[in-house]
Amino acid sequence: MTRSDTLQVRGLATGYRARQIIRGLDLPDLRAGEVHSLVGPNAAGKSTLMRALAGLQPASGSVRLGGEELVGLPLAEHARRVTYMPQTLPQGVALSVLESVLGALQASATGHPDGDSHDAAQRRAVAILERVGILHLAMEGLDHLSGGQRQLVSLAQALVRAPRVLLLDEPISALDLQHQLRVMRLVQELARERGMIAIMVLHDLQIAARWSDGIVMLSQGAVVATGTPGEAITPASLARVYGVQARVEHCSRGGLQIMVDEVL
Ligand SMILES: Nc1ncnc2c1ncn2[C@@H]1O[C@H](COP(=O)(O)OP(=O)(O)OP(=O)(O)O)[C@@H](O)[C@H]1O
Repeated sequence: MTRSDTLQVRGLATGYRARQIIRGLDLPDLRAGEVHSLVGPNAAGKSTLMRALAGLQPASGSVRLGGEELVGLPLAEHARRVTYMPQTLPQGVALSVLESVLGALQASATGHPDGDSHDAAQRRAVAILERVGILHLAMEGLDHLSGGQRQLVSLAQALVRAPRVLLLDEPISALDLQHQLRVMRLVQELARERGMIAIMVLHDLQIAARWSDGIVMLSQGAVVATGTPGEAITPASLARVYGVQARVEHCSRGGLQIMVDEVL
């Protein structure tokens, strides 16, 4: 099944009790099947923005999905439409990998027609573990996994919910080169297959450029550059946002080559 959702973010404001982090932020419209990367320096507000989009912290302004306003929806309703994968999986959970993915599926109550059947849930969980490449870990305890394996389980927990909008906060930060590539390819494939909108926080701009339809560059809670990777990632935006002197070259196979020469 594919969808034709558009996510429209207008005038979004959010922060913490003592401090507003994001003030009146607009994003370009994000369309079904697209992958977008949210990039920017440490403390720019990327995770704060993601949590606000996920309905996990109070926000004002407008976030519309397929015309429906999400700001102010009860959390359970919000979570049925938007899934957020945080930077780290909670520790001390005495479940196997498969149980944790089944738990994520049940908790999401996505209203799939086969949602009631235990066998169907089991099949979906196994299928997603297979696609993430961790079926061999199905019976392992979560607390016995390496950091990278935990990150892949966290991804499987998010993907099994089949959300309309998938938010991934640094999903490849603990992964080796091969698994980084596999995860980026999988997210792009699933976005296209399901008509899902995927937004990822990434620090690696080259990977973001290679796998994203669009880039949003954030600095101090505000959008500084948007567009295709080639439009958003330029020597001028890198100097302004990251304070570095860099060269950006367009590769013949697509993608960008970014070389950072100096701190300004
Ligand atoms: N729970 C909190 N309470 C108060 N302030 C917070 C809280 N979480 C984050 N902040 C502040 O909000 C600002 C943005 O933080 P955020 O985690 O959104 O940045 P980020 O862009 O995701 O950074 P990083 O790349 O380092 O993960 C920072 O100044 C941070 O200190």
